[in-house]
Amino acid sequence: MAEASQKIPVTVLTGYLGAGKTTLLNRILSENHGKKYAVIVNEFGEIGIDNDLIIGADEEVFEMNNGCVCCTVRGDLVRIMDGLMKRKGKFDAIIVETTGLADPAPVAQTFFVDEDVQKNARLDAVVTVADAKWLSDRLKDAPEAKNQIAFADVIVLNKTDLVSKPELAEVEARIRGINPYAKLHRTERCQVGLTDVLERGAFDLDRILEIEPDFLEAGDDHDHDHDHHHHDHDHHHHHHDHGHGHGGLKHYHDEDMQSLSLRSEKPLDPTKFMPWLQNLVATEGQKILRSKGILAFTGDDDRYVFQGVHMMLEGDHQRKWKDGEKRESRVVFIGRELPEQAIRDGFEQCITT
Ligand SMILES: Nc1nc2c(ncn2[C@@H]2O[C@H](COP(=O)(O)OP(=O)(O)OP(=O)(O)O)[C@@H](O)[C@H]2O)c(=O)[nH]1
Repeated sequence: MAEASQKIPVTVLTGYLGAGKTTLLNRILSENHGKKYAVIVNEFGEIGIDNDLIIGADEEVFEMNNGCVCCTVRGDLVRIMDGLMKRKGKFDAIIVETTGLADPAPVAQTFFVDEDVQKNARLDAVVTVADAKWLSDRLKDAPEAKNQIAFADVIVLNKTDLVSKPELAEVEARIRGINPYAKLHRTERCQVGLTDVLERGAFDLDRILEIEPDFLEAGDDHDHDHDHHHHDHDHHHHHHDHGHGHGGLKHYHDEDMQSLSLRSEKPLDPTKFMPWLQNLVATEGQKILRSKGILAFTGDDDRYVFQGVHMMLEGDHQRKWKDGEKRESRVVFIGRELPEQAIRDGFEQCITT
């Protein structure tokens, strides 16, 4: 929709303590991109430390202050966004850095929930910076680190200089076990193209279509293939196959976090699908961290896209289906203890017969 593209894109930047969020932000702000970004920094109980670290004269930094995540984040963010929107036209994009915030959900949800914010801004992508050296440990002992990976549309796997190639492949496989959909970039000092992290558009929804279906279905039996896979590692250092899925990676299934993808080549019935989806996230939203989809509805020439964070959903017609484009619906859920069979059955019921 034309309207959607006029909304200011918002990037939510997350990642565990010390992973490199500030480093990435500084890169973004100091690069000669000719754009003007507003940066919103979340500071929990700290006073302005991160602010001092962020360079770039052209950018304006707004701080959100203190308090309990659920109650204050939205209020603070809505207030800041309101202020920003009064100066609409002065910014090309907004970046929210969630320093010290374990869970990006309340930040992301603000863009679905608050009507005024929604009118003017759209969540562009959740970008998670991961520490190649420490992530594997944090995945074991810090549920929030795992959540941040699960939420991500783009993962910047940083500090590659601190690990060996096999260690890097290992941590990448762990990440893929949690979130096979995110676009992943391996970096040192967050050296990543800005267009790779900013203005990704529609939560990188199209990427759902790129995923090789058997990636998800691949069972543990892939694990015996270690040796074969290890020969492939060099692939990953050409940096040409980023985002192309799993070539050369070991398969892990994270015990705690699962992802589920559904697809249909037959159109969906919107009068069935939307109520089903709303009911699903209303009842299972605690477990469902992220959901997103591209939908082909019966008798509808437009692609419909939706995205969700826990029980909050946002959806809209995106654009016309192109001539010759396969009108396929794809939906993805990432979460804990997903009621897989019930979700599959429910989805089937929404297919127009
Ligand atoms: N060796 C190495 N160090 C890095 C790399 N990227 C960042 N660092 C260092 O890691 C430390 C933490 O980086 P920050 O960018 O401050 O990380 P952060 O995620 O913003 O940290 P918090 O705001 O405390 O959560 C800094 O000392 C960086 O210089 C990297 O690729 N390799």
